[in-house]
Amino acid sequence: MKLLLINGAWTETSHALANINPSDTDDVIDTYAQAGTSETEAAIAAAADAFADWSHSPVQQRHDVLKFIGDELMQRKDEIGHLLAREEGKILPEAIAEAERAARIFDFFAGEALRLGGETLPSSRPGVGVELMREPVGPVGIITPWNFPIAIPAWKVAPALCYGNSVILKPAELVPASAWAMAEIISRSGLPDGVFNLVMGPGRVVGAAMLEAPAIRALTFTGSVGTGQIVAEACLRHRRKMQLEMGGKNPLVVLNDADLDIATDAALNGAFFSTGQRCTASSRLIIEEGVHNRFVEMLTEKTRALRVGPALDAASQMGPVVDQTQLDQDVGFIDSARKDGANLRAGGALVKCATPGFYLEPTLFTDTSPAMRINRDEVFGPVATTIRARDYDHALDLANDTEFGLTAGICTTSLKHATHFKRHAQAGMVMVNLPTAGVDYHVPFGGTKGSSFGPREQGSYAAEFFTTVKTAYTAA
Ligand SMILES: NC(=O)C1=CN([C@@H]2O[C@H](COP(=O)(O)OP(=O)(O)OC[C@H]3O[C@@H](n4cnc5c(N)ncnc54)[C@H](OP(=O)(O)O)[C@@H]3O)[C@@H](O)[C@H]2O)C=CC1
Ligand SMILES: O=C(O)CCC(=O)C(=O)O
Repeated sequence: MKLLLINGAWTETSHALANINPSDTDDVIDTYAQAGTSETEAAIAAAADAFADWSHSPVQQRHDVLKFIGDELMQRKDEIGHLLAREEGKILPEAIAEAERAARIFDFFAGEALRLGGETLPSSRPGVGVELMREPVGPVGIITPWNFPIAIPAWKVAPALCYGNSVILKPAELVPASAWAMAEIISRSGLPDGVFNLVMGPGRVVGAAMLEAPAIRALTFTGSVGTGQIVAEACLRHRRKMQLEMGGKNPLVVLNDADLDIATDAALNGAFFSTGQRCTASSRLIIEEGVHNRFVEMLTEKTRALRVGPALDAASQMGPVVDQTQLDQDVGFIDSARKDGANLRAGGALVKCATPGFYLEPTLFTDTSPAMRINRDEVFGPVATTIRARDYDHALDLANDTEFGLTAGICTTSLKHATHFKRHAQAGMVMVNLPTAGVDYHVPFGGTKGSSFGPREQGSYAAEFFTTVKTAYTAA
């Protein structure tokens, strides 16, 4: 059994949960101790105690800790990637790339620790100096989803520690293994006891206890819109800083002048890689009339050729869905699209593999209308639709016709349309001739409208959330 990490001690509980491989439900990866309210409160108390010293720790110490974690993650990326593929179901190359991404994130923030700075400004009054300093916000609660079991914990934990905060991490119930592996490395990194705490357990218990703890002064969350709303309301009650990353309904626009090899590759990657379980996935393919039929033919062929299979099988190009609940949700969306009159061009059925798992064909619907449920709500599975656009202006309107605003893509050879789209797409991240998913680790990440709330994640912009600005006036 793998244990919780509270105040530097590996802590047992009376209850453990089995971690099941979605590629082979007979494969139990390990069991993981489940925290209750009292363990969660102990972790929060430890983080609160440890904050005072860590918030004033030398930047060299922070750098060295983060560098240690990044270096070991990099050395062990194949092994940790293997574990990640086993617990989440993304194919091995994607999983190893995710472990590597986590390593690079720690490495990036090791450097950021040494670049911490402030500003001096002239005062409006004679004989006065003004300084701006960035201070840590306090103990930070981190609640993460199952679709990026190590990258998302890494991109929240690394900046939190870099800027002098203590941490309570609650990973998703479905994927404790990768977060535990990361926590085990952190426990040997030289970080003082209590600065980082890992509490595994159900969101409705552990997450809820975190939301109601006044000691947590900032909370960063990635997950569903519904849970995001619960988190937001609790943070408001406690006047706590919050950062929410929620869903997407990301459009990929393809114009008549696009290179269709590039466009269909971008659509295939954005819609189906990682089994479509990315908040940045392209779920609405908005195709200008002149290339619509050719685009659909080419994408249908590529979609049907994708090999679905176990995450660890080298022949697999798309792994299983994460669990039965998510599979039921995906199948429910496929049924609703059929009922609404969408044309099923590829996929739509479950796949039988040699091992029992949650396998679903990559699924493409064409001739859909913007009002259909399949074009309104986030599916979070390997399902995409095409929508016809009369011209660029119509395509832009369709792209923006959503409550979400995480990513938006366009495939075109027109500089004019690419430039216009970058300025007018209502999204936090815009891609030209690239998939809407698969982002860099060192630049800001986040959306507009219903997708995100609060300051951006990642890169140097992470400082906005993980620090508070203090203004100091000194009489000369
Ligand atoms: N934007 C994104 O990146 C993601 C979006 N989703 C969307 O959400 C849907 C459902 O996925 P799901 O995993 O259930 O997402 P949730 O929003 O339920 O889970 C995200 C995290 O929040 C925790 N949590 C759940 N309930 C509470 C609560 N009441 N208080 C505090 N924390 C809580 C979860 O814990 P626990 O796992 O223990 O329940 C998990 O760690 C997906 O189908 C998809 O549409 C899902 C994952 C990522
Ligand atoms: O597309 C990516 O690289 C990141 C996606 C992501 O963060 C998410 O799905 O939660």
